[in-house]
Formats: sequence, C-alpha cells, structure tokens
Amino acid sequence: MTDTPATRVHVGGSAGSEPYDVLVGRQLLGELAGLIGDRARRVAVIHPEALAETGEALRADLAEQGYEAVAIQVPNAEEAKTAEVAAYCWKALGQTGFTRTDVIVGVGGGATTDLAGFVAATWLRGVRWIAVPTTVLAMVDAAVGGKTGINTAEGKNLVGAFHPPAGVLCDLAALDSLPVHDYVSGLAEVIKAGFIADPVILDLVEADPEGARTPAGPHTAELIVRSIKVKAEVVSSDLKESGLREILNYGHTLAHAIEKNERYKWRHGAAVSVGMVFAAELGRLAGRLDDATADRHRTVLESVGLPLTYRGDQWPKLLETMRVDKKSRGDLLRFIVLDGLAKPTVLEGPDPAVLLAAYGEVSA
Ligand SMILES: NC(=O)c1ccc[n+]([C@@H]2O[C@H](COP(=O)([O-])OP(=O)(O)OC[C@H]3O[C@@H](n4cnc5c(N)ncnc54)[C@H](O)[C@@H]3O)[C@@H](O)[C@H]2O)c1
Ligand SMILES: O=C(O)C(=O)C[C@@H](O)[C@H](O)[C@H](O)COP(=O)(O)O
Ligand SMILES: [Zn+2]
Repeated sequence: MTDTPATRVHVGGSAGSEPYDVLVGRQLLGELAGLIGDRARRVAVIHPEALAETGEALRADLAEQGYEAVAIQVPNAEEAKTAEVAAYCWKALGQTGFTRTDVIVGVGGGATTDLAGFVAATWLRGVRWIAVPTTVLAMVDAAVGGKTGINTAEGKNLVGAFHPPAGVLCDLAALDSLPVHDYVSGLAEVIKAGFIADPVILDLVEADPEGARTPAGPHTAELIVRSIKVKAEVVSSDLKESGLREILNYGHTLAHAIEKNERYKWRHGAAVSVGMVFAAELGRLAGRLDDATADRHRTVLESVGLPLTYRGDQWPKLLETMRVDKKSRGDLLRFIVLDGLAKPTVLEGPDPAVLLAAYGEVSA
C-alpha cells in the first residue's frame, strides 16, 4: 500500500476562493512543505489531546525544516469548538507573532479541523490553513469545503466562516488508531454521500458491512475517495451554500438538535444517522420518497452499527432547536429530503403533523 500513488481530488474555486486538492493515500506529510509555501516563517499546528504525539512530531519536523513552529493543543472532540478555545488559539498566535503570511495546520478529527479553520478564518481576517484530517468523518466531509466554525450555547456551528483550506492531506494510516466508535460515526457521512449522490457507496457498504467498519476493509479507500468526490463536486460549484450545497445537510436538521440536546456527548455521525432516518420518513410521508429507498436507510445504517432512534419525549425541545437551523428562513423550517435515490431536494414548511409523524418513526 505504501507504494500506491495518492489519489488527488480537485476542488474548484467558487465564490472567489482558490482551488485546492484533497490527497488520499499514505505517507503524505512530505506534501506539507509545498502547501505551506515559501512565504511562511511561522507554522501553528493545532491538534487535539488525543493526537499529542502526532502534533509534537509534526511541530518538530517543521522546526527542523526551518519554520518557527508551535503546537497548540486543544481539547478532544466538541469541547474544542467553543469561543474560549478559539480565544486560546488566538492568544497563542498573538504570542508567536503570527502574521498574514504564516500558516495554520489543523490535524485531527472534524471538530479540530472546524476549529483550526475558524481560527485561520478569523486571525488577521484570514490566514492560509491546511487540513490534515485523521478521522473518516473529517476526511470525507469536515476538512473539505471550507465550512469552519464553533458551537454556542444556543446551538451547533452557529458561529463560523467559509474559509477553504489550501490543501487537504488524508493519510489513511491515521485511521488505524481511531476507536471503532469514531470510525463508525464517520460512516454516517459516507452513507449520506451515497443517498444524496453516489449509490455505489451504498452497494459497497451493503456488500460487506463488517469490512466497512474497519480501516483494513476491502473498500476503505474507495469509500473515502467516492465520498470526497461527492463533496468536492458540490462545494466546487456552491461554496457559500446559496443553493446546491444544502444537499450536504441531509439528515442534519434533526442531527444538530440531538447533538445539542445531548450536550455534544453523542458523536456527530451518530446523530446524522438518526437524522437521515427521520429525513427519509419525512420524504416518505410527504409523498416524495418510495418505501424501498426509505427502508434502505434503516438497513444500511444499522448494518454498520449506527443508531436509528432517539428519545421520543424530547420532540418539543428538538423542534425548538431546529428553528435556528441555518436552512430556516424566518419562521419557515426547511429540510433536505429525497425525491428518490440520489435525488435530493428541499421540503419547505412541512405540516407539523407530518413532522411529528416522521419523528414518531425514529422515537425510542
Ligand atoms: N465543516 C464541515 O463541513 C463539517 C462536516 C462534517 C462534520 N463536521 C464536524 O465534524 C465534527 C465531528 O468530527 P469527527 O467525527 O471527526 O469527530 P472528532 O473531531 O470529535 O473526533 C473524535 C475523537 O477522535 C479523536 N481522534 C481524532 N483522530 C484520531 C485518530 N486518528 N486516532 C485516535 N483518536 C483520534 C479526537 O480527538 C476525538 O476525541 C463535528 O463537530 C461536526 O460538526 C464539519
Ligand atoms: O459541508 C456542508 O455544507 C455540510 O452541510 C456538511 C455537513 O456534514 C456538516 O456537518 C456541516 O458542518 C453542517 O453545516 P451547518 O451549516 O449545518 O452547520
Ligand atoms: Zn455532518
């Protein structure tokens, strides 16, 4: 596998942003210096506690190459996506004398790359950053597309900026240390890409669900590359979510409300899994989606060990939270549903009774 050349997925520039590539392979860190470029003197490596050794090794390597390199360690998972942690990073950059030509490298899962990208977007109104995703979810989704952000007390990702990276390096070897729970969580976004755009992904998962749950599975690289291609194609034409990009939010309206309700102790992918079953039921009840495709959500998500249900008594709170979803317009709730396999569309202002009935289908 070490000799296999990396796969390169191109992300086109949109809304005035620069194009960049996502590389998927092994031993990719040699690519980092080229992405950092000649103008940088300082590099800040933002990493979570779980990747303390990786972060320090990267810092030491960059220092050896002549950069003034600092490692900024942040909490694991969603605890990193707060205004306090962003302020801690800004302080570290200030103390390092970080200028507009210096570069941030975000190494970690989606929470870390969301935070690192947000810090890059806001420091001096925007500096260059590179994503080195180390979870399935971050490789196939979070690190690609330039959505960066943090949570607030009112909800998930409510503060952020569109700030694409200069490049994304997906080193598949990083996945070997990922706990299975986190690995499987990332499969929710892989399966999402299957339902909204590339059904071959669903075929591959269904052909070998056990294999899909491990980095050593026969289709790991293909599942990751196919999912990245789905995301790359969408964000290449609509960086700022003025239309098409909303399809990437499939399952997320309910998912974000569940995450907030669970004080971010549920993994994002687990919540997206329940959210997609809900969206499928919504599509079915609204007369858009056929039974077979709606049922397929349950079978494929369950086959890899993702959850399908959430607490029935929580509906009023979840509904309230969904009102501040970024797809809402005024008092109008908007959901991504499917008109059929790989045919995503928007459902605006569904009847409250239909919403409740769809929630009844995912209630435990
Ligand atoms: N910006 C976007 O477009 C976008 C897209 C999808 C999801 N997201 C965001 O991504 C986040 C979820 O990302 P995630 O699922 O990667 O979770 P995560 O970042 O919370 O990582 C999960 C855990 O694994 C640890 N970890 C990361 N890499 C590891 C490795 N290789 N070995 C061992 N441990 C490792 C992390 O420190 C963390 O404790 C959510 O905040 C979600 O909102 C953003
Ligand atoms: O990239 C996008 O656009 C997505 O919606 C991808 C989602 O998987 C991701 O979770 C994203 O962070 C959600 O964005 P939000 O705007 O709903 O916060
Ligand atoms: Zn997501």
